[in-house]
Amino acid sequence: MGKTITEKIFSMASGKDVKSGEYVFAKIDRAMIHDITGPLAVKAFREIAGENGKVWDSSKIIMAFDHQAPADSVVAAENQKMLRIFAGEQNILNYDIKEGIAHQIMVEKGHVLPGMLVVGADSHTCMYGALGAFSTGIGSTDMGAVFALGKLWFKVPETIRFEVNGTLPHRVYSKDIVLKIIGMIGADGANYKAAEFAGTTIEKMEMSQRFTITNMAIEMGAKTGIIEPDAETERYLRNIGVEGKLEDWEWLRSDEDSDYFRRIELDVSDLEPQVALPHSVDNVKPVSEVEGIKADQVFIGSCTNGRYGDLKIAAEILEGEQVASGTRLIVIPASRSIYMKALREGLIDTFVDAGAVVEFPSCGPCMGGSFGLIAGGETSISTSNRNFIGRQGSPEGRVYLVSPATAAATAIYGQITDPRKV
Ligand SMILES: CC(C)[C@H](C(=O)O)[C@@H](O)C(=O)O
Ligand code: SF4
Repeated sequence: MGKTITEKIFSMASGKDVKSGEYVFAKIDRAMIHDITGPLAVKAFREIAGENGKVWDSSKIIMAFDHQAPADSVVAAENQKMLRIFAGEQNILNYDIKEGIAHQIMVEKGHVLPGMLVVGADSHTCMYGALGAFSTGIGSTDMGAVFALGKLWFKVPETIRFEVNGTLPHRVYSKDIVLKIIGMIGADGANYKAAEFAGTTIEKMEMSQRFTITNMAIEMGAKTGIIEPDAETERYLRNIGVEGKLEDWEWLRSDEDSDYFRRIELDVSDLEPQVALPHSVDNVKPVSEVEGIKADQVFIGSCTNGRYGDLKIAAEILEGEQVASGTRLIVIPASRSIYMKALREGLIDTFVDAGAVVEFPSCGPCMGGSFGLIAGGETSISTSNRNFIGRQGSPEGRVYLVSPATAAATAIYGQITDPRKV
């Protein structure tokens, strides 16, 4: 019986031949913390290693402030101050407030390579699996242990393989695919599994769109989203400046005769744009069934859909148009480099001309922890990944999850709109 890419990565990281279901003590290649989970991780680390303890390998830890950044309260400012001091003492790379969302930084600054085992103190760490790594979110206490030891216990997950085939119709994107899948299998449909995405649609998809799919693996309970590395992976890594010979990277793929927990096929040739309705990510309907719902606020951004390709799709629809009166549009590039490219290419002009508010790279309203909150009775049509009660502000608010194209079309008409019609 062959091995999945997940089993192969855990075999490498634990130094022994392992199969799904086995417990391993595995070496960690990279660890990420941000402004919300970092303080607790540092506290846990100090409890384990003592006040003067040193982290196992400072070159493998990455820090960034994105959730409440720049600091929006004195508490946030104090936490960030403490983290800055910790990073300085331990010689940890801290991107601070200036580079944007930690997840985007991890994948655009070359911190994640195929075959790595990566952990982050944030649930959407599963996104980096699009680069052929095994990457997963862990709690702050576990992160404290990783800082001390560079290792962590795992149960090697079984794999569900999603075979996605067919050519996506006009204005239907990877966000619509992942929403469709979550709607099909449910918010707990892939609990503790590796969600492996393959098939001709994924093969033809560029990395920016792939990240959207693996980002949302956690929304079906998966331990990670993962895509076998291919020519697009190499193109992407070269493009962001990753050097080195291909043969030196761990270019792992699942064997044909792998022992999958389940295989699920999806043909996307006739897929409609999808919408996740309040208040759960698996409450998914095609846009045609929810058109006309009023949009008080539209948010285009987040680690799910704040990349350049997403902004470009939205800008093409918003070009020369105006945001409907009675609707607010907030656009947030996921990182500084995306922001600068969007500035250079005129996308920011398009958004501001249309009446959007463009904010600095950060999580923004995604989690309702910082700015851009919605009031009771208001609706947010959002390109992010969660629509739980109170997620973007008032518990009486309602959040609908959509693609950047659906969000842009919605902003123009002030109500949920099928982007194929504009
Ligand atoms: C704050 C953090 C712990 C949280 C997560 O882990 O995902 C946040 O990023 C989110 O999207 O809900
Ligand atoms: S953008 Fe949203 S989902 Fe992503 S890390 Fe920030 S709060 Fe979490």
